[in-house]
Amino acid sequence: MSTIRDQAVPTNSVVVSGVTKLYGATKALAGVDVAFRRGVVTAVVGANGSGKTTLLRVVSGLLDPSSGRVEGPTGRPVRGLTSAQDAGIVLVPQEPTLAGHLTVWQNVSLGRSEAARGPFLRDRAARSLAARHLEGLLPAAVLDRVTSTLNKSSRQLVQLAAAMARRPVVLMLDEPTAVLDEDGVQALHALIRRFVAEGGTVVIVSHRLRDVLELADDVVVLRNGLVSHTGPVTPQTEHQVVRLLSAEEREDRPVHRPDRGHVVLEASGLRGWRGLHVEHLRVHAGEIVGIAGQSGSGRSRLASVLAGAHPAEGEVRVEGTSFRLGSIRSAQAAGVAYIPEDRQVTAILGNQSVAANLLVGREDATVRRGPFRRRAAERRESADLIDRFEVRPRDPERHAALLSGGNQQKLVVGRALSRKAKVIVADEPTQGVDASARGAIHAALAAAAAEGSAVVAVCSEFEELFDLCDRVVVVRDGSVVLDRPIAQVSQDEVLASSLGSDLPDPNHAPNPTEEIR
Ligand SMILES: Nc1ncnc2c1ncn2[C@@H]1O[C@H](COP(=O)(O)OP(=O)(O)OP(=O)(O)O)[C@@H](O)[C@H]1O
Repeated sequence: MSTIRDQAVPTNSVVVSGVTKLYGATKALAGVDVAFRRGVVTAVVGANGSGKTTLLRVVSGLLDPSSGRVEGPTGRPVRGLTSAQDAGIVLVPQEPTLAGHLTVWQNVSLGRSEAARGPFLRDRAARSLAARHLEGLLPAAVLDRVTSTLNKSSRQLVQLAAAMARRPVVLMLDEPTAVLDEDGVQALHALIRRFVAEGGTVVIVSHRLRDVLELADDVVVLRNGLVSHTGPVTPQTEHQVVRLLSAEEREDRPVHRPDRGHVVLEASGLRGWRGLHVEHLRVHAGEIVGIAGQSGSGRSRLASVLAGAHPAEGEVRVEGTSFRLGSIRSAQAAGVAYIPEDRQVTAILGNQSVAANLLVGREDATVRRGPFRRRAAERRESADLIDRFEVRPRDPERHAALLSGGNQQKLVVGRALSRKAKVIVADEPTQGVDASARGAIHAALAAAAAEGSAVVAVCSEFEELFDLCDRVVVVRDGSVVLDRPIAQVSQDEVLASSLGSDLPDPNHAPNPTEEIR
């Protein structure tokens, strides 16, 4: 395959003409005309379900369009995986597709001819190839780790390294920052800048304003499978994008919650895997506590123990009654609802309907009378949740696996928040959802707190932490290193304590030596 510099020089690297994609009656793409320029970053933005992932899949040859045409950097048509690969178009998908049982170095160098002899990897060559591509993204110590033992953020960076090992000409990134922490975002942004400076083409789908403002030269706005705007990012378009990607203040969001009430959730003496060590944590009724920390700090580990999803030593009590650690059932029975980080693996029942996903496990009087299911009430309840959490399309019978990523996230959140739980543990509750739904999810969490729930939310984004939470708990090396009301702490202080530095360092660079969870 040719390298970026070998390519001829037309400005447009990829040209998409009249592309439609139909799934039965659903028109995911309804006639898209767009061009991605060489040497620039194009951000593709739009609401959940507007067709962004479908467009990336068509351009990268994973999906055939129903009609229309894609031309790659050499001017040749792209249709199917082989022609996309030949054109140097590489996709980093929304959900990592790595082989979990293989090591990181095996995953990065898999399929690279320079690291193989016939079908077999040449271990030393493969390891050094992987090390080269991981540099600046993750510490070298992860090379030999079994990939499934890494957290989602680290797996995303491994996926990126694997994409770079394929020497792309066009790099297509589907929401790469949705699960990355600050270091990961900075490392990714640096990599993208280097890549386009060398003439590469980057297309990035994102719901994060920061990705567009800090990275993109061009922006494409998709709406219902059509391009509603395309062009360079100018002060005027920037204004539109800010409106599109910022959650507006919502009328349904309770602004003032009552003073915090009694202690609802109390954890003590927690000792868990990979050094989790939390002596004491209390969350009160009406409180939203944000857990912050670097990737690998233990923030998600702590959340999963509090939700009963992982065993640990110690005790977690809900209104004075302890539940069995490591038993989600026992935690649920005690009144805990959990929104896990990894919706694909642990939360979505892909081959069941949207309604079934929303109502699974519900036994309360809204949907049951004694041993009987109240079918009409179930229908009403699922329709209400679909509206409240803006699940699209509004079809309770659709298979959950067929929803876009952001809409699947809304299902998981809607399910957890419909349970009137005493405690809500939410790990990155708004990952991958659009601005409007982000506002709806924040409003629903605030409403639950206002009604007396204790809420714990893992937030890797500062914007979410400071928008949503009343108190911040920073975790580092498995322990709580800062616990303070949000009104009494600055972003710099949170960053400094998560990094373990005394003073905030304004020039903080990604630190690839940190331990990965
Ligand atoms: N395999 C499929 N079968 C049926 N419908 C599908 C399938 N994949 C996607 N769709 C539908 O196509 C539309 C576009 O989905 P797509 O995943 O491209 O949206 P998106 O803009 O990437 O959303 P998100 O921001 O949530 O990731 C949605 O209505 C979705 O439900």
